[in-house]
Amino acid sequence: MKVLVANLGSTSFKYQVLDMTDESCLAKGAVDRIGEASSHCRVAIGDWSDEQTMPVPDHGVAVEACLRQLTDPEHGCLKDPSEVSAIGFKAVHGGRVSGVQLVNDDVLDAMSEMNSAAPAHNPPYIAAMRTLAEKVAGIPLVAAFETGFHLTIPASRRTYAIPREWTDGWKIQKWGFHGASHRYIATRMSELLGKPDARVISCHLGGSSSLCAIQNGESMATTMGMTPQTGLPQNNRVGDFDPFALPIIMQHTGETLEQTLSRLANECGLLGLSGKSADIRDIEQAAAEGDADCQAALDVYVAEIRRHLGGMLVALGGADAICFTAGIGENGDAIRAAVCEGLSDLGIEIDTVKNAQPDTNALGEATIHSDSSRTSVWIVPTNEELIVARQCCQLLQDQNQ
Ligand SMILES: Nc1ncnc2c1ncn2[C@@H]1O[C@H](COP(=O)(O)OP(=O)(O)O)[C@@H](O)[C@H]1O
Ligand SMILES: CC(=O)OP(=O)(O)O
Ligand SMILES: [Mg+2]
Repeated sequence: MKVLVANLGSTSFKYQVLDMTDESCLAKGAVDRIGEASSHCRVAIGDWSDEQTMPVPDHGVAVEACLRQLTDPEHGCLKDPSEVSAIGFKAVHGGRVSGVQLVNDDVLDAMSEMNSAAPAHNPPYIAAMRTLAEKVAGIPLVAAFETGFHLTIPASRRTYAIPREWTDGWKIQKWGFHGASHRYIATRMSELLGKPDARVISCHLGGSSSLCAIQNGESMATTMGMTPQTGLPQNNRVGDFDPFALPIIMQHTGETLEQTLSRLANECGLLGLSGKSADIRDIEQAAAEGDADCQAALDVYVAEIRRHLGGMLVALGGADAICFTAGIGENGDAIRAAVCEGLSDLGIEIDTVKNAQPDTNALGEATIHSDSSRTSVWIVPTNEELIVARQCCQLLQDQNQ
């Protein structure tokens, strides 16, 4: 059984075709810096691979390119898209709908209801689902919602201090996101540590970033709240913010609430702080060249990660492992070093040489802690597509029973 998984991130489009008889990856593609003048596009199908830099204006163009690559007569791995048994989506916010769902009108409506809560994610997912439903009619489309992994978080850590009727009636609560990634880290770390009840802090640092405290493979706490705008500063989204600052900003700018929210969702986070770029690579380079705003952006990002890391450590009563994943977590050695600096009294100590030049295995995994560190510190590349493919198979199996 083959499954195509589409992962539409805030800065990227990634896809995989997996053969779920042995979970092997038949094709893998990624476009990063989506919407910028030069997007970086990679694809690997069997022994063939290609890499190009060209503009990819939006996720729609990336989805069309993915279908062309997969069915290319020379290099493709599918004669026809109908060879896949399902198309899975790492869907973000379904509000009243969570878990793993067959995409139908009600699921699309539930996602649309959350468009204003997840403006960078839900509209492109809905568009991709509609495009694929049309282009590959007859193949089940499956939405695996990011919020599903966090349904195990105790109520005390999911509930805002607001009137009960807002929580119960309108589901205003901390939903949490990056569920596929944190679930992958939970599963993989339990294998790597040989300890199913391990306490792991998953640090997903990418275009969007969140931390998750994991115990017994389940989410116990996470940093994102009602929407993926919250928690840590994101690429161009604000992170945690005080709603009572809104009227003051609006008074000064003369802008409406809608305009102000749009700025919080598009012009803040790392972009707003640095005034230069939403991409940490550009910010690090500018900071190294003496740009004070870019240095401040890095300092705020790291300080926020450390604030939440403290919260996660307390939520778990200590950690067996801290795991860095996603674009920045996997590649950003300076951020990893800054996050772990001065924490040896808490039993967390990284080895600067291992951190700068990780001795990775075939999956790109490595430990980067020092010999005296009580908590192990890992780099583990996430595999959100594998989790979504597994969830698709499970849903189809359950339906056939
Ligand atoms: N070599 C690198 N060093 C530091 N950061 C990187 C590197 N490669 C990618 N990144 C960061 O990772 C981010 C993308 O992460 P990813 O998890 O793929 O994003 P998305 O949120 O779009 O799914 C980019 O915004 C970039 O800042
Ligand atoms: C919330 C979410 O799916 O984030 P990302 O943009 O990192 O993929
Ligand atoms: Mg992502």
